[in-house]
Amino acid sequence: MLNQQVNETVELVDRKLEEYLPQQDIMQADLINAMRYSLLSGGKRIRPLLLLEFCRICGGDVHAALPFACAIEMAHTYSLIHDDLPCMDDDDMRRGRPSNHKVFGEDTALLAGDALLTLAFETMLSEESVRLVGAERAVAAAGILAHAAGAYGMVGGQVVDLMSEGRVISLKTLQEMDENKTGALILAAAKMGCVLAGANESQLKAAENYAKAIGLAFQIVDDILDVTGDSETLGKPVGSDDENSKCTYVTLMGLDNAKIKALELTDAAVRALEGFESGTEVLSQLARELVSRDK
Ligand SMILES: CC(C)=CCC/C(C)=C/COP(=O)(O)OP(=O)(O)O
Ligand SMILES: C=C(C)CCOP(=O)(O)OP(=O)(O)O
Repeated sequence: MLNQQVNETVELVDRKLEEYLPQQDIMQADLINAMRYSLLSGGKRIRPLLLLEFCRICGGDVHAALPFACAIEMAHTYSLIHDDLPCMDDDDMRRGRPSNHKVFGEDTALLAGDALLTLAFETMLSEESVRLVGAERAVAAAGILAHAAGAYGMVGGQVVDLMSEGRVISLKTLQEMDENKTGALILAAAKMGCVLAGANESQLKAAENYAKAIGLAFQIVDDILDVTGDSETLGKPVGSDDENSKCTYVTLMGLDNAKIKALELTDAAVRALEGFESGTEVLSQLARELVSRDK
């Protein structure tokens, strides 16, 4: 039943994402094809799921929150396209296919990422989205995503990631880097879902505690899979961290300790859900599945 609920939500998000893509136009055909290529190429859709699930358990209208769920997936997809560029991690595969720049070229891939990020904000602040959730909540949700995606969040974390290539960094710096690079959007998804539903302070706090824990666990598992996974299942290269001399939880703690850390964080996330009265089954299952995932 839970899996069916998750699959239905993912299908709903996928359909809506397709609707939001710009219409084909001869002038920008290549750009729009590049946006479509990465946005509709699968992906686990974790961030939209989190946003919609927190919205639901806080008593919000999941259909009204859909544009915001799509927006966070657009912002995430932009980050993947840019992360794979030769000036960043230089990875050739993503979501089981050649990376965006391998198909469309670096220039178009860069612009497709830019356009997806911009489309995220256009989607959240459209007349329709504002009518559905009200101006105050729409602006609050867009503000959360803006903060999380930028210099104090994902982009800030990515800069530290690039700067620390070839160096050994402290566990504290690594944790801060991962909390920003990966955790910020995951935290934003949870907060946006709460804000869109008009959650109270204690619900918001519990959601933040859950999302911070799974956000860090998520990146630790990503680091582990880069060593132990297989590229066909993952849909992206393995050994990329090693190739780029990245300092990760695996290099600093070793595989076993990294796994233990991810499991401890998952337990903490599930405990944080006790802050909600009921309806947290999907979120607790999601936390457990993310830590044991193979892709
Ligand atoms: C502003 C930008 C470009 C942010 C990138 C955010 C991101 C994809 C983090 C995960 O990095 P990773 O390199 O560990 O992920 P993967 O293993 O999927 O390549
Ligand atoms: C933040 C990281 C670790 C990049 C990959 O994110 P996901 O593992 O959520 O990628 P998709 O499922 O969306 O492809």
